[in-house]
Amino acid sequence: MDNHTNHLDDEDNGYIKIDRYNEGKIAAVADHYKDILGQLGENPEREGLIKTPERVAKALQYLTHGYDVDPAGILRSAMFKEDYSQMVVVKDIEVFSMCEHHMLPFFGKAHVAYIPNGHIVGLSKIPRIVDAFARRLQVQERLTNEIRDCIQDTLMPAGVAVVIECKHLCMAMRGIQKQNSVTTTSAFTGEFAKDKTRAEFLRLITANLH
Ligand SMILES: Nc1nc2c(ncn2[C@@H]2O[C@H](COP(=O)(O)OP(=O)(O)OP(=O)(O)O)[C@@H](O)[C@H]2O)c(=O)[nH]1
Ligand SMILES: [Zn+2]
Repeated sequence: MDNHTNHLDDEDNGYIKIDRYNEGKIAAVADHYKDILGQLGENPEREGLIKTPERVAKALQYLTHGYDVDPAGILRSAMFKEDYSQMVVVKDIEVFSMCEHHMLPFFGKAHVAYIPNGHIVGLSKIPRIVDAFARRLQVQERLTNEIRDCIQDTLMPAGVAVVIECKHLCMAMRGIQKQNSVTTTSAFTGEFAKDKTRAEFLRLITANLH
């Protein structure tokens, strides 16, 4: 990592390969944004906007830093042998992503469960992989499947369940302009194909247990 590169995360666990947050790339993206401001009819030289292209470039790099994170590596960094075979559910994980069609935010919650098959994973790693895939240009369906596949292929549990509920700003502040619609997507493997197991997961994520 060269000294033009800033950390996006306060930790470097080996699975984050950050080479996007550097000054050369920021400057190139900022140049385009200066042009865009002019095209929008603004004066990019006025005081309030002078640093805006650089700010936008940095914000975009942050919002897409998931490309530099290795989600399977995150899981592999904290897998532990454990004789626990009940469902593990991490619910209400905040999601912030950007739709790949309009590059506008979509945001909401992810609920993730797995049934261990000899190994458990450090709990914080589940929201970390949600972030790793969310901080990219996405559609909600692919985000849901990528989280499921990563857990299934890396941890090899008896089953994985992912439900994501999000509001899409491209449907709220433009286009069809529906302020309150929420999109729900889901993806399941293994044991979660069984109605009873899936129902138990859905009960746990909707129950107010705490
Ligand atoms: N399936 C899916 N669609 C998405 C997601 N995010 C945004 N979209 C949709 O992507 C579609 C792109 O459709 P287009 O017709 O090419 O774009 P558009 O003319 O801007 O569409 P409108 O939003 O209907 O005005 C829209 O229907 C969006 O609602 C997502 O995560 N999943
Ligand atoms: Zn969109």
